[in-house]
Amino acid sequence: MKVLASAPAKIILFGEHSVVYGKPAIAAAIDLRTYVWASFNEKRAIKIEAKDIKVPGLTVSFSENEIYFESDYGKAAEVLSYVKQAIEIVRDEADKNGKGITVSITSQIPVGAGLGSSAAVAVATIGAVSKLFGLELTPEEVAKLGHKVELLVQGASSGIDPTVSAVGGFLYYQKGSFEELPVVELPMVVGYTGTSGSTKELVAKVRRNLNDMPDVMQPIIDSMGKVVERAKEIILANYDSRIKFELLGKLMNINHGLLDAIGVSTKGLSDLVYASREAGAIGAKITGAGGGGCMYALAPGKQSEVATAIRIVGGMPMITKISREGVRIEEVVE
Ligand SMILES: Nc1ncnc2c1ncn2[C@@H]1O[C@H](COP(=O)(O)OP(=O)(O)O)[C@@H](O)[C@H]1O
Ligand SMILES: C[C@@](O)(CCOP(=O)(O)O)CC(=O)O
Ligand SMILES: [Mg+2]
Repeated sequence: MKVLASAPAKIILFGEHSVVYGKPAIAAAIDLRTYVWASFNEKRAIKIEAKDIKVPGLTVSFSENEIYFESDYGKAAEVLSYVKQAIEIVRDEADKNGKGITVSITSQIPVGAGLGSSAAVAVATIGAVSKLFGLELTPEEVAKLGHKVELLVQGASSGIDPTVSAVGGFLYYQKGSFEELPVVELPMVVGYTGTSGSTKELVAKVRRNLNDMPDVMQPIIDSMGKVVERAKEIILANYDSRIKFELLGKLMNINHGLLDAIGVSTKGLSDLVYASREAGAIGAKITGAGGGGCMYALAPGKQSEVATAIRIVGGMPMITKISREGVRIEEVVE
């Protein structure tokens, strides 16, 4: 038997990093997905084929009649740790420790770009392997296991990414619980710097800054929480969309400044944020952990101008839509 499952990327609209400290955040699943095939193998081993992920330290060289692989195995194992933990957690859940599993991954999501590739690969793996074992998990149960995977690999995780990836749609999230928000059509442009940041390292950097200067840092985290509460009120209010976008854009700009203050912006991200605002975006901010990766802009009536501005300063614009669907079984081959 073979099972194919998929799970979406996400963008965090408001509240990344502060969500790790128990504040709320708002995020949406988007229409880029990771696909995972899972099957049993006879060798009682975990075999992972990650076809499109680049592992620094893995070098392949060719000579006339030989191919050499030079690998930093520690690094390769670290990169595959989300997938390995996801498989092990489901095997434990099914009480089938030691059963051989092969997974094969393809993904549309840029890695380390703040779009939740780690959560999507964990959630899709959990979806595929649990189906293989005949476990009927709800999206909420898949989300809880995905959160466990992120905690094991990263040391710290709010759980927002696996929850949005498993459940889909537009969510207000706090401390393991979520509310679905009405899906508002937001005229967004996502801008990718082309560089990446490691969530594990960025979350650790914020933690260090907080430990070093709690009197300065804690009020910033608290303000981020207030930004999210105001944003939720605006999303739910009966304003016309022009006023809604104006107010949300202001809050995005404040949230970006606060993220810069806690140390997760880069020159590349700032360039994309300011170029977007100058091209007419009402708001622009980092999305995800930062340190590289992506920002997004709110640009009603100006999406193509903002996309062009992002390209001019060296970024890659992406026009994305909110995806209502979270984890999904695509195919079962008996
Ligand atoms: N297609 C994939 N195959 C295997 N592992 C992946 C894949 N995509 C992402 N990952 C894992 O997720 C890590 C990146 O996660 P993270 O630092 O949280 O950034 P983000 O979630 O924003 O992309 C990668 O280093 C790798 O371990
Ligand atoms: C920084 C954080 O708030 C979001 C990280 O998202 P991503 O891995 O950069 O896509 C961490 C978390 O919520 O666990
Ligand atoms: Mg991640």
